[in-house]
Amino acid sequence: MGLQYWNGDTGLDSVFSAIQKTGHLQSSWQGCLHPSCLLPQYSFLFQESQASGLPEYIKIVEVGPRDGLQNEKVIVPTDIKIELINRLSKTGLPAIEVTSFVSSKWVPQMADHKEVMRGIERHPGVQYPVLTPNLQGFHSAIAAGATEVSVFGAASESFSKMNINCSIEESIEKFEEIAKSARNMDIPVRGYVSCALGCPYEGNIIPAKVAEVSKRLYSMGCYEISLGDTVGVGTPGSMKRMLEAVMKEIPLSALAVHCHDTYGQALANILTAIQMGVAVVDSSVAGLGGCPYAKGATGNVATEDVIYMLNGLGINTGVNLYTVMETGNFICTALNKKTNSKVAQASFNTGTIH
Ligand SMILES: CC(C)(COP(=O)([O-])OP(=O)([O-])OC[C@H]1O[C@@H](n2cnc3c(N)ncnc32)[C@H](O)[C@@H]1OP(=O)([O-])[O-])[C@@H](O)C(=O)NCCC(=O)NCCSC(=O)C[C@@](C)(O)CC(=O)[O-]
Repeated sequence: MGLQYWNGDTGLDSVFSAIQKTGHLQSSWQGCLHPSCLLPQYSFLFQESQASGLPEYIKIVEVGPRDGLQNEKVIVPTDIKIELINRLSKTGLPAIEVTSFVSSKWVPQMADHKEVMRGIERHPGVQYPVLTPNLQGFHSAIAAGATEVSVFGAASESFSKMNINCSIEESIEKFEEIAKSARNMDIPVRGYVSCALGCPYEGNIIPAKVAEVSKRLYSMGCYEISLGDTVGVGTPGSMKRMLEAVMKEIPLSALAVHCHDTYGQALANILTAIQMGVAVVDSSVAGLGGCPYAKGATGNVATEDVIYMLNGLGINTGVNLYTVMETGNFICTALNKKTNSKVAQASFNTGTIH
C-alpha cells in the first residue's frame, strides 16, 4: 500500500480522503495518520507509567450534540445533528449527550429534540442522556425514548434564575420530582452543578456552595455529579480547592468534571481533577459550545484534545482519536466553522497525529 505525502497545503477533507483511498498518509516531515500506525510509531506516548496513581480508565462523556450545538446561532438541520451523533457513536465514546428537553422559546436550537431522539442509531454499550429541567421535560424525554436524563442545577442563585428561571431551592424541588419518577422507571439520572468555579453574574463561587448543591443532587439519587466550569474561568488552584470541598461530601467515583476553555485552562484543570482521582470527563467534539446564559463563555474543552492528553498519559479511554477528528471535521464543515481543537488544528497544519 503506497504512502501519500501531504505538504500541508490542503484541507483536512483531502487528508481524510487520501487516507480512505490509500489507507495511509504521511506528512512531508513525519508521522502517519493511519490509526494502525499511531500506536507503534508513537508508542513512547503510551509508556508513561500507570504507577503514577492516575486512573487507568477515564470515561469521556461527549456533550457536543447538546452543549456544543445549543449555542449555535443558526438552527442546525436535524439530519446533521443525527449524523453527528451517529458518527460519534462509532468512535468508542461510552456516553453521548444527545439533546435537551427544554423550552424551545428559551433554546430554539434544541426544539427538534423528539426528531433527534427518533432519528439516531443507538449502539449497544453507549449511553444517550438528555437534559431535563422539570417533570414536563422528563415526561417528554421518556416519551421520546430517552433511557437516561440529566438535571442541571447551579451553585449560583443568579445563574439558576437566568438559566432555568427559578432559585436553587426551587430547582432542587423540581429535580427531586424528576428523581422520584426516574427511580420508579429505573431511569438513571445525572446531575450537573454549573458555576462550580465561577459565575458570569456573581463572579467567585465558594467551594462550600458547590459541595452543598452537589450533595443534594447526589442524595436525591443522581448517580454522578458533573461539576461545570460554565464560564471557563477556573484554574488548577481553584479546581483543587473546589474538588477538596466536594470530595468531603461525595464519593470520588461519582464525580465528573465539565470544563469550558474560555481562559485556556481546561486541560490543566482536567489534569488536576484526574490527579485527584476523578475518572469522568465531559468534552465536546471540535470544542463546540458555550452556554446561552453564560455570555462570552467559549466552547467545552475539545474531545480530541482530552483524548490526546490521556493517550499521552497512558490512560485508556476506549475512544479512537482519529474517528473523533473525522467527526469534528464533519461537523465543522457542516457549520462552516474552524475547529477549536488544538490537536485537530495541529494535524491539519502538519498532516500528523502524534
Ligand atoms: C427550565 C425552563 C423550561 C423553565 O421555563 P419557565 O418559563 O420558567 O417555565 P414555566 O413552567 O413557567 O412554563 C412556561 C412555558 O414553558 C413551557 N415549558 C416548561 N418546561 C418545559 C420543558 N421542559 N420543555 C418544553 N417546554 C417547557 C411551558 O409549557 C410553558 O409553555 P407555554 O404555556 O408558555 O406555551 C426554561 O427556563 C428553559 O427552558 N431554560 C433553558 C435552560 C437551558 O437549556 N440552558 C442551557 C443548558 S444548561 C448548560 O448549558 C450548562 C451545562 C449543563 O452544560 C453545565 C455547565 O457548563 O455549567
